[in-house]
Amino acid sequence: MAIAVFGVSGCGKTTLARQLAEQVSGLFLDADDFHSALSIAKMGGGAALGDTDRAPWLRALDAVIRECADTSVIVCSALARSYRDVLRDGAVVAFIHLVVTEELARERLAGRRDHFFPASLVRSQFEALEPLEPDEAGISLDGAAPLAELLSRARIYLDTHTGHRMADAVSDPGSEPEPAPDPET
Ligand SMILES: Nc1ncnc2c1ncn2[C@@H]1O[C@H](COP(=O)(O)OP(=O)(O)OP(=O)(O)O)[C@@H](O)[C@H]1O
Ligand SMILES: O=C(O)[C@H](O)[C@@H](O)[C@H](O)[C@H](O)CO
Repeated sequence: MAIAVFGVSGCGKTTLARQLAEQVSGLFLDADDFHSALSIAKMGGGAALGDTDRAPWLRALDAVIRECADTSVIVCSALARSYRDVLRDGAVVAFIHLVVTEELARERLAGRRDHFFPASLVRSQFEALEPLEPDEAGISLDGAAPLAELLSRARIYLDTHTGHRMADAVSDPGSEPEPAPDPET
């Protein structure tokens, strides 16, 4: 069983997922570790991945999390609904979307060193992004908020929707995700 933190590059998903995994004593998994060398080289060279690049990657990721005996917290871009569907059919029971403006994503990536993903690809991430739909189990959080607040909101959501320590979590298709925060407010 897994929780996925998703969103565009620079939204802060790795930062939140690491802390969350620690707090719930879960296994931390980074989807970037499952990209092929070809995909990493493609992004590093300034070209965005497409559906064809991402399909085998999502299937591989799904296979790994299905095999995990423990609760895992995965960090994955999972930008499109169809990408999340692949993971949801397997072990992912809730998706946490960190919503940021393009400006903030760009700003954060510009300040980051030693990472293969260039800030020039931020636009393509927003072009591919599809926010959570009402029937998807999960929550949208304002990625500009401080980490402590994000952690607290994520924990409250997980505790109320997936059960204590997510031990007996089940997908709750009846619950609607909170609306994405308006970055202007
Ligand atoms: N809530 C936050 N407030 C302020 N800065 C943050 C927050 N979350 C992350 N950051 C900073 O933003 C940058 C990007 O964060 P992070 O690597 O977690 O994003 P990401 O979504 O995982 O990106 P990628 O998909 O490219 O790996 C880092 O320098 C991180 O320290
Ligand atoms: O679907 C994708 O385009 C990729 O997963 C990217 O999002 C990057 O790998 C990631 O953001 C860098 O960490």
